[in-house]
Amino acid sequence: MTTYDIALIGFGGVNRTLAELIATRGERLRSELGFGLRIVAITDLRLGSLVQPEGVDLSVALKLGGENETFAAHGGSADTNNESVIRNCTADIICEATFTNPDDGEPAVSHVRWALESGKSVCTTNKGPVALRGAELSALAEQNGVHFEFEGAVMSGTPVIRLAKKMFAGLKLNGFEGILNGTSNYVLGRMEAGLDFHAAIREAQELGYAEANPAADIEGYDVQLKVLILANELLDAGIELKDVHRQGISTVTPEDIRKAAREGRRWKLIGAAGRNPDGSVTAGVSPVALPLDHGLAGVSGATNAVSFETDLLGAVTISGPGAGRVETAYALLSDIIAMHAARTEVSANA
Ligand SMILES: NC(=O)C1=CN([C@@H]2O[C@H](COP(=O)(O)OP(=O)(O)OC[C@H]3O[C@@H](n4cnc5c(N)ncnc54)[C@H](O)[C@@H]3O)[C@@H](O)[C@H]2O)C=CC1
Ligand SMILES: N[C@@H](CC=O)C(=O)O
Repeated sequence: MTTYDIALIGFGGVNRTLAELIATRGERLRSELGFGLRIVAITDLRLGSLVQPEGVDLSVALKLGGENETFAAHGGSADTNNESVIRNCTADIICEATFTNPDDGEPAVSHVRWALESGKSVCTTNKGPVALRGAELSALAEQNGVHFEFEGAVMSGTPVIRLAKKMFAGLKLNGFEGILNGTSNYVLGRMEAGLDFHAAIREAQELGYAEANPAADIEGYDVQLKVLILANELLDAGIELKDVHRQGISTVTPEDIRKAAREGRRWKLIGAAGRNPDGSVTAGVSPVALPLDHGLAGVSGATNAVSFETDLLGAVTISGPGAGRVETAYALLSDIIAMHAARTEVSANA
């Protein structure tokens, strides 16, 4: 039976949860999916790096995280050594889950590039490399005969990108609109329930929904990246970040929320893209006070939903978790499952 060796780049909420899933469900995955997973390297800004080709002892690694604790005391190093670990470790697959940088995607773009150049497949939940360098990195993966998967970059573990690519084949997609950020949707809901804006953000942070800098959620940068990913991956829009107009929810006041409620409306942060008659695509993110009978008005908490406008089916809506450690770790697992399925198909056809 195949065992995939995995390196985790970033050992925060998402990759730690993936490690826990591998530790607790490894045997079940092996029997149900026909492959095993073994973690052979971990790097993290705070913990440093640990490379153990025979398999990292997860019972030790998962306990680390106290102040000043690093891998140096456990056979590793206090430095991340990302380039050397990524290029030289024995992993087949690199799971990249470091901070999303909405400006240029770095250093995650380099992490992905080093992995693909050294013949390793990559799965990532990091929106930066996918939104800002997706086409280039996908081409690099193809050149090197490896995979670049990123289902978790949009709507965490809820299948959207692969599902739409496979199941909408034969349909023409004319656009989409959706709630694509769990934190801002959670915050708007908590404010509607009377909670203070900053207290609501703190709750979203504690629940593992928010970005390292929650301004990315609140000011719409996160949705801007997700709209860019969906527009380029699914509408073949060929647009750049500057083409996606961005406005977040920081301008929505408690009075705006109360007024909307009196008028039978509810504020939502909406990301959307639509094809114009000349084939070009217009895209943006902004807060909108939706009427309560709108399909997206009832989407609450960290749940996300995206409604695709298709030529033959009309609107098709996908809804599910948009954030959360377990939900996003599952996205990485689903990427690995997709890579295994592709590999199995290739060997069956050989
Ligand atoms: N938490 C969620 O619900 C979702 C998160 N994502 C994305 O997944 C990624 C990870 O998210 P979380 O685990 O929640 O974040 P987190 O902040 O809990 O963990 C990120 C980890 O990466 C480490 N890190 C940062 N820069 C690094 C570097 N250069 N080298 C090595 N390690 C580095 C940090 O020390 C931290 O431990 C982010 O890009 C986020 O945008 C995507 C979908 C949902
Ligand atoms: N911070 C993001 C996490 C997923 O991308 C969100 O709240 O949606």
